[in-house]
Amino acid sequence: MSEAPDVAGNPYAAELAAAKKAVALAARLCQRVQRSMLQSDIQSKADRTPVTVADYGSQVLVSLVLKKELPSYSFSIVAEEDSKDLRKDGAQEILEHITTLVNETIVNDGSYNMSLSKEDVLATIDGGKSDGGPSGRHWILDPIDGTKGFIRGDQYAVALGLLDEGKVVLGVLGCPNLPLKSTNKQNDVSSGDQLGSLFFATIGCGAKVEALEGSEPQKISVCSISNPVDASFFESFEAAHSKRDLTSSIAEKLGVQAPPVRMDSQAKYGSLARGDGAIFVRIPNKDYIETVWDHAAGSIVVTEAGGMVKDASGNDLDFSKGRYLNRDRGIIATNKYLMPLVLKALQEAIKEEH
Ligand SMILES: Nc1ncnc2c1ncn2[C@@H]1O[C@H](COP(=O)(O)O)[C@@H](OP(=O)(O)O)[C@H]1O
Ligand SMILES: [Mg+2]
Ligand SMILES: [Mg+2]
Ligand SMILES: [Mg+2]
Repeated sequence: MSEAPDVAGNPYAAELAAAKKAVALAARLCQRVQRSMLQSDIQSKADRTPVTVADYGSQVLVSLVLKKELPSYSFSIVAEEDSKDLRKDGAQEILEHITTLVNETIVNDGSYNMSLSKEDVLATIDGGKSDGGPSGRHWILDPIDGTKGFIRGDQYAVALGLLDEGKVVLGVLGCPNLPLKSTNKQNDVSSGDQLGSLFFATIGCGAKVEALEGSEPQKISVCSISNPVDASFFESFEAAHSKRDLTSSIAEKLGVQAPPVRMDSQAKYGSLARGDGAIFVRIPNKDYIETVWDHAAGSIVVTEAGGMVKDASGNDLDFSKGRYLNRDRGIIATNKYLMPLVLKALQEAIKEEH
């Protein structure tokens, strides 16, 4: 099934339809694994196994769907996971589990008549080894972003972007645990309590959201707050991922009153893009280098919703340097009114850091 372009003249309409289908299918596998993890109470004594199963399964499904839907493409994908651990002694059972999950998800969906062997699964995972870079087209995939949130039963995202000649031109964010209903009344597209939001954007065509299970897409935009006193902050749920003392120092400098909203994954970018909150700040430890798949999809959803995403120097994020994001430490996403103020506060906070 291929969708008609939803925006007249969208040069990436075919890629967008394929990417949405890929993310939605992968999200279904993740939902199934997350539900069974919770039921059997693996959550409290989790080793990495069930997470790894869903991460790998999602990566396989996204790659498969993209290849099936865009057969004439020269296929390149920069994806987080590789098969090294699955090829080790003792990993047979996990590999078997992933293969079963992938095949069952394909059968339940009914779009494709195929069945993968364990070797196919390994080879498909390793297809994600591309280095991306400044020329040609490369998909960028985080099969589960917010793995820790996923284990906890909280937020996570399947995040897929497309890089074309060094620029992110398309992004799809599947957020299975994020309500479709926005907390911002102006952007409220749903009256019910439906769970699961699919955000998507292509360059120059705006950002939209629809139900993960499918619904009429709705255009979204970032909030128009210009006074930081009225703004709210998003930050990582995991304290180790972003320095909270710096975020609170920035909030204080700006006079932000509301406590920070802590959320895992690029669901933060999606929420910000529809105006659920005004500012997302991420300042990892000094020695941490960001990867492209943690920001590609989320950043284009925000910029196409009228927002801005910058590094600590006020530069755009550069996704053309390979698997890592070549950037000054710190990422800010917010609207055009607040960006200069947040940038200044962040630079001051980093200077004062000891
Ligand atoms: N010490 C650290 N500092 C900053 N980011 C980290 C980190 N350890 C892991 N991460 C990244 O933070 C991502 C989750 O982002 P968030 O903090 O917004 O939930 C993880 O994505 P994965 O879950 O895909 O591995 C991982 O890439
Ligand atoms: Mg990630
Ligand atoms: Mg991940
Ligand atoms: Mg990871």
